[in-house]
Amino acid sequence: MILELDCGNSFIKWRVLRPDGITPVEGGVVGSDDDLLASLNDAKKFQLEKCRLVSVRTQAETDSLVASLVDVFGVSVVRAMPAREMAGVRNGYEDYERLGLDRWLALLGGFHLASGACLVLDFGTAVTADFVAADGGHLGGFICPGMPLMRNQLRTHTRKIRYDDIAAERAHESLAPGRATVEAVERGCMLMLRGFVLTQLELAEQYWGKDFVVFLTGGDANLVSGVVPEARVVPDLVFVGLAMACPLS
Ligand SMILES: Nc1ncnc2c1ncn2[C@@H]1O[C@H](COP(=O)(O)OP(=O)(O)O)[C@@H](O)[C@H]1O
Ligand SMILES: CC(C)(COP(=O)(O)O)[C@@H](O)C(=O)NCCC(=O)O
Ligand SMILES: [K+]
Repeated sequence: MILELDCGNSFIKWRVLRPDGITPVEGGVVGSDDDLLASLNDAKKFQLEKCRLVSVRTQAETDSLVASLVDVFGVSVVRAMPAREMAGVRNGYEDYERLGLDRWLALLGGFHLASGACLVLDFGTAVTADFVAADGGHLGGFICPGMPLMRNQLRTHTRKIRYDDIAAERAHESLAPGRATVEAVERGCMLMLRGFVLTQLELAEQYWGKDFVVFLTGGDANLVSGVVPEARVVPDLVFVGLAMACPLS
């Protein structure tokens, strides 16, 4: 079977595909390399043969994970690499190697699924927006802090903003002005996220009118799906691009 990994700054997303490279068998989200190895070990049934992965972590961290995978499962590992051009898409960065590989794969996947202009919004540790024109030209994008970073900056850089996760979740029942700290912070950050999304939509409309597809991906995509009802929520968009960038012969 085939193991696919998307190593983000906070979490590793994994899934196992049948040898056909199409049919997903199982998957999950884990917080560390050890948790990943444990999840996969529990499932020795997988009989892993090949692995493809994308990482936005350091070279050393990624090397260490790859070494463990080879050691424990004996898999052959293919890593996504930066490219100037692939599958009809031209990387828009001045220095193409600097574009986050998760962004690159998500926009490859988005352009493929849209068969035309698209706006890819990824809600992870960071929130990213990327614009791809109908001719495959990547126009570039934007990066800002995601929900966990916004919330944690306020918690760690103020004296009096303190609350627990349960209160945070409850605060999201409405977007009315907060009458308690937790509501004020959680709803304020949520409105920043939504405002960011609406600004990206305006920009895409300036470029392409109504003729583009919006993709939402990343662990927190559901926080904003309500403001873009026309968007396609594709949690595995990075994996779509990963399969394109790393075909396993
Ligand atoms: N099963 C899950 N485990 C962990 N985080 C999750 C899960 N489902 C949704 N999330 C949300 O996803 C966010 C992380 O998104 P993700 O795309 O995995 O980030 P990154 O790629 O930067 O590691 C977290 O802030 C959390 O709110
Ligand atoms: C922007 C990112 C931090 C997003 O990472 P994530 O939130 O998915 O963990 C990552 O794509 C990255 O490290 N990019 C390199 C810088 C750039 O894209 O310009
Ligand atoms: K990501």
